[in-house]
Amino acid sequence: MTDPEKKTLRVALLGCGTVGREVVRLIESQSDDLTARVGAELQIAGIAVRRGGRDRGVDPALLTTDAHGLAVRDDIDLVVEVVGGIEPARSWLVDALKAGKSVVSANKALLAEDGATLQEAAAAGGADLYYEAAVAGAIPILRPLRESLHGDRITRITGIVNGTTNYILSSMDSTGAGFNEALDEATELGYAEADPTADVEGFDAAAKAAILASLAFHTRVTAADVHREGITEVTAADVASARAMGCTVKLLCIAERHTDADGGESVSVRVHPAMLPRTHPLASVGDAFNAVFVEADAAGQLMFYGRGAGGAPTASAVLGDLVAVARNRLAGARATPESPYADLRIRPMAEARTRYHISLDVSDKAGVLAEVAAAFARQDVSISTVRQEGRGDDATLVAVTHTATDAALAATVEALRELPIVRNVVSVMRVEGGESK
Ligand SMILES: NC(=O)C1=CN([C@@H]2O[C@H](COP(=O)(O)OP(=O)(O)OC[C@H]3O[C@@H](n4cnc5c(N)ncnc54)[C@H](O)[C@@H]3O)[C@@H](O)[C@H]2O)C=CC1
Ligand SMILES: N[C@@H](CC=O)C(=O)O
Ligand code: NA
Repeated sequence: MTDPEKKTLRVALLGCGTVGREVVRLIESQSDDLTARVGAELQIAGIAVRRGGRDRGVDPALLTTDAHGLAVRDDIDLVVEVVGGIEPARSWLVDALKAGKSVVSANKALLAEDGATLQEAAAAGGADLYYEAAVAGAIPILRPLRESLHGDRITRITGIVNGTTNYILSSMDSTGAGFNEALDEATELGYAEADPTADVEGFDAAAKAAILASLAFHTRVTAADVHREGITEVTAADVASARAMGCTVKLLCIAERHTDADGGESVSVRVHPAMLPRTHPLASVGDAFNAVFVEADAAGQLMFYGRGAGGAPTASAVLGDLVAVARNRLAGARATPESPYADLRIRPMAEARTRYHISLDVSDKAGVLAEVAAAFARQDVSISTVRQEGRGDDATLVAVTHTATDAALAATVEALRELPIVRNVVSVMRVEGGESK
């Protein structure tokens, strides 16, 4: 355990990729300032890598391929994990926490899948577990939820929390870039996950949504509780159609608190692409930037904005946490543990209330509009606007609904697919913002 007289805290760094390298750079380049802020020197005592032999611009004497051995070593006070994935990261961190080492992690996949196990290990070892970098990179959002907003009642969080997909959608919108070209650029810039499927299929955003909802609503939400759809099916036509309606397409995470019919409370958490009016505060969030829009009873609306991906921005959040856990360690203190006391029911997606934008390729016959309108009416879904694009056999009918349950909207789309006059359901996308639920 830490010697109270010791003026050096020894840090084990697990992982030396995009984020890890920047963590090393910041610790080394700001060494004097960090020492002054913490009250002790932060010294990197070892760096775990998957394979040795490569020049990473760090002292080769610090490198080891035994991450577990390093994380639990007696001389280590603090562990920074920037490797990612569930195992073996979970085993390393559980053992390090149980051994009393405070942990800073950027690993949203692990925290969303099994944060509870890490929290239990932290409690058992009397150690801290901080993970500000795991959600929205450099943006301070977890600490505000855990501390600043603890006296308020949060009702809804709407966020753009994945930099890679925001980069892709923004490029498709502004320059007309293709999906694959934009994804390659995002990967080159260090935004994408090791397997970018996690980004484009929405897994990364879903993990972040689970973490945000857990903290905001004082309950336990895991990645499996989040309804998830990615952006791989968003087409240039969807983006153009959104533009024609004064909207833009964003991958949104939406976490809401609901009052149920029996007076109890529940939460819904979803991640999916959606059309958003260009006047909405999140619509102007471009490039790889992230933003999280928080609505709370007393505070009203709050917006957190900044760089959500990339080595240096993410390392900034890691360093902030490292300073915090180092100070706690010197003070012999521990952050107040999270308490998921509310234990709220998770609402299924079918009960969520949304609007839909539906684009139909229809036969050019009299009465088409009436048949389409009847299909909506049968499910009790009311149409807000309908317009025709093109003429004759090339005609496309575009309908935007009022708010209805997702189940009713999905049933409407199924019914439309069955209609002989509908040749093809060209696109279906939710519309968010601009209409009360
Ligand atoms: N890149 C970004 O913008 C952000 C990344 N994160 C998270 O930070 C973590 C790291 O991300 P990146 O640095 O981008 O990934 P990366 O893929 O660039 O780096 C991960 C490093 O871990 C190493 N590694 C893998 N298995 C290992 C093992 N068994 N022992 C030791 N090292 C091992 C890899 O060789 C690689 O160098 C992930 O959890 C990621 O989700 C969080 C926020 C933003
Ligand atoms: N791959 C992630 C990195 C940060 O969390 C993203 O694109 O946002
Ligand atoms: Na953050």
